[in-house]
Amino acid sequence: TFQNIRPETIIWGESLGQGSFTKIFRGIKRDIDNEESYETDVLLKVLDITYRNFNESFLEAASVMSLISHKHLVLLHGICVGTDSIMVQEYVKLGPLDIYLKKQKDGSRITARWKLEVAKQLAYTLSFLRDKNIIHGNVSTKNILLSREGDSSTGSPPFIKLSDSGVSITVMTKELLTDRIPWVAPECVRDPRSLVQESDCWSFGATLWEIFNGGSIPLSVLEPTAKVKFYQDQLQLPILKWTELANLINCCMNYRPFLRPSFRAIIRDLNNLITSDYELLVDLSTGDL
Ligand SMILES: N#Cc1ccc(Nc2nc(N)cc(-n3ccc(CO)n3)n2)cc1
Repeated sequence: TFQNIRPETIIWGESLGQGSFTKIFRGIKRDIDNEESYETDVLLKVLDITYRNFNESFLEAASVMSLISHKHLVLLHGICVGTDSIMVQEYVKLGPLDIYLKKQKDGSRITARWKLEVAKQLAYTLSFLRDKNIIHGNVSTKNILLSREGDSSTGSPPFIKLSDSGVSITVMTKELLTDRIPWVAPECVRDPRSLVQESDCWSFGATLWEIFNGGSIPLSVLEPTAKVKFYQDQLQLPILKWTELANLINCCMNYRPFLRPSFRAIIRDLNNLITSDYELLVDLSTGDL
């Protein structure tokens, strides 16, 4: 249920790094349409040969992407199948949010309003997927792409695109799942087949924490045993300075899936946060939000 793309229409560009089980390249897709030839900037996501046993799940994630379209979901042009499985996606100009946030951390400041706008767009997108009974399963700033930077001086907002979920956690080994703590929900580490809609809410909470902490979560660099212990002891991430936001994050990161808020409720809370002048106050006092 996705378009098959012929390899000869793809011109390969530079390597842009890698995802969990993939290598990422820039590319150009050339199409001929009644004598008119036109080129499209694309992103080529190649499944690593060492993970070829995940090939079916990789293609499954792609076909889910091609079934739905939304302004905040990365567009899938199609798949090139051959020796490698290659996902051909729209090229999102500014790349992954985690790298962008880490770069900004040193230089120019990103305002609380900017971060909340990103959070709201993500919540809307996850609410849309929820209404379609689609579980993403891999929400993190690594899979959020920045299409437009926005400009706080002119008040133009940023614009994000949520990438595909990649290989599903339901086929992953325990150590691969442990490596995804604290983004992967506790119930999924215990039993990956217990991936429920509410698991995306947990990941949303961890992603929100990451966005407000400059694109990283200290826990994520700890040893696997420390990560497992964090869940066994039912610990929470450190409380952020912005209390209302910290409360929302902890509600999302409830160890009991069914006590987590719906994305409709999350959107409502985020809208209330935005209208409060608290963040303006903090920005003015150059708080480290
Ligand atoms: N420097 C730089 C730079 C890097 C990437 C892009 N663009 C892009 N477009 C997509 N559709 C998907 C991705 N991804 C990157 C990692 C993943 C993992 O999911 N996706 N990157 C633009 C600039």
